Amino acid sequence: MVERNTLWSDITDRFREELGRPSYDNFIQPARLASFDASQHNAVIEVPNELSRERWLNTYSSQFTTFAFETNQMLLSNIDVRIVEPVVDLIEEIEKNNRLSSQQMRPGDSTKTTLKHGNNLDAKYIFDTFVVGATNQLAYGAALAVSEGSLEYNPLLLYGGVGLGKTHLMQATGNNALVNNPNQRVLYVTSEQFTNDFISAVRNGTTEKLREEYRNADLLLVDDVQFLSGKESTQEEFFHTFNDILGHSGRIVMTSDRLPKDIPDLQDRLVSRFQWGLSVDINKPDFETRIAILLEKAEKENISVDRNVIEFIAKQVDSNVRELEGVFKRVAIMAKFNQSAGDTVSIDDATKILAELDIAQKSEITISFIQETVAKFFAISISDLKGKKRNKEIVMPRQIAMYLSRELTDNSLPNIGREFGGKDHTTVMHATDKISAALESNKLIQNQITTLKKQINGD
Ligand SMILES: Nc1ncnc2c1ncn2[C@@H]1O[C@H](COP(=O)(O)OP(=O)(O)OP(=O)(O)O)[C@@H](O)[C@H]1O
Repeated sequence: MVERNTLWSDITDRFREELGRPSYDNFIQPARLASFDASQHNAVIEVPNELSRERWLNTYSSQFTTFAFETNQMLLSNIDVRIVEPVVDLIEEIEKNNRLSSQQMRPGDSTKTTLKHGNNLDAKYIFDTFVVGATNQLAYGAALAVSEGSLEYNPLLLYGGVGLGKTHLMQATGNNALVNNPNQRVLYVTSEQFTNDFISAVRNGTTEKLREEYRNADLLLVDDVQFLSGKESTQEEFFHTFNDILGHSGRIVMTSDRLPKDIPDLQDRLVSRFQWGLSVDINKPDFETRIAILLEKAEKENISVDRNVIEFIAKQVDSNVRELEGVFKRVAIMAKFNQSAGDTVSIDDATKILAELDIAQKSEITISFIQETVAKFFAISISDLKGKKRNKEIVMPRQIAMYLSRELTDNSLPNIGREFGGKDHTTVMHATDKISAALESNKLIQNQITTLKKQINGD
C-alpha cells in the first residue's frame, strides 16, 4: 500500500520536472493531498483559493492521475478539488500579522529570534533589576513563584498598559526558571511570532514538529496575547497547545494589555482558560518606585546624578517606565559628558531634555519651573529668588513666585517654603496674602500675574 506522503511527494516531484517554476510555486506547492482511497480510485486535493481550484480541475487533475499511475501504479479516476478555508484564513492571518508586527515593532524586537534558534530569552531581563513597588508587587511575587516551579498560578496572566514591565517580568520568569533547573524546556514567544511560526509550519508541512516544540514546553511564555484577536486558526492551535501544556503539568505565563474578556474576537473557551489561574494587573509605578527605578538605572550605568534631579524627573515623567528609561538615557549621556567637564546634570538640563522629548508640556507644573519662569521674567537670578535679600526688586518677584507656586501646584506651604531656600511656611502665607490683596487693585501686578500664568501653562 502506497503511503499518502510518498504518493504526494512522488507526484509533486514530477510536476516540478514538468512545469515552470511560477506554476509549480503558485499551484502545486500550496496544494495538499488530503486523502486518497485506492479501492475507490478517489483522491481529494485541497487548494487555497478559487483560482487554484480552476487550474486543478482544468489542467492538473488529469496530469495528477497520469503521474499517480506512472510513479506508484495507482489508478485514480475521481479527483475532488476543494478549497480549504483555513488555508485562506491563514494566508490572510500571516499578512495581517506581518502588517501588525511591522507597525508595532519596537527597538530590540528584531533581536527576538525565531523558535528554532532557542528559547528567545534576553539575559538582561532578570528579577534582580526589576524594581518592586506597590503597583507591581503582586505580579512580581506570582512571576517569581512560577519561575520556582509553582503550579498554583497556572496560567499566570500579567496585564496592564504599555511599558510597565510585563515583558521584563515574563522574561525574568524564564531566565530564573532556567537558573533553578537548566534542563527545563522554556520558550518565550510573542503571539505574533506564534502565529507566524504556525502559519509557516502549515505551509511547509512541518506542523507536527512545531507542535512538538511548543506542546512539550515546561514553561511557555506568550507575550501580548491580545494580538490573537480575530485569528481563528491560530486561536485553535493555541487552544490545543494550552491544553497539552497544562495536561503534562507545564506552566504558562501570558501578558496582555487588557483582561481576556475585553479582547475582541477571542474564543470564549480561550477567555475562560486564560482566567483559570491568576490574572494580575501591573499599574503605573508611584513616585517612590519611579525614584527607585531611576536610582537602579544610575547605579547600573555607574553614573552619578543628584538626588534632586532624580526626583525632578520622577515627578515629571509619570506615564510609564519605558518613557522614564528614555529620559534617563538622555540624562545619562549628559551626565557622562558633564562629568568629564567636572560638572553634574542640573534641573535646567533635565528640563531641556524633557522639553526636547516633548514631555514637559504634558507634565505637572513644578515649583522649580515657576521659579525659573519668574526669575527670567524679572531678570533676576534663581539664587536671589530663593535667597534672603530684602531689596524691593527681589522681594516682590519672590512673593509672586511663592503665590504662583501655591496657586498652580499642589504643594503645601511648608513644601513651598523648603523650595525657596528653606523658608518658614508663615513667610509663604504672608507672601500669598500680600499678592492676593495687591491683585484686587494693582493693575501692574494683575498684568504681570496674567502674563506669567500664560508662560507657565504654556498657553
Ligand atoms: N519595575 C521595573 N523595574 C525596572 N525596570 C523596569 C520596571 N518596569 C519596567 N521596566 C523597564 O521598562 C522597559 C519597558 O518594560 P517592558 O518592555 O517589560 O514593558 P511591557 O509592559 O511589556 O510593555 P508593552 O506592553 O509595550 O510590551 C523595559 O526596559 C523594562 O526593563
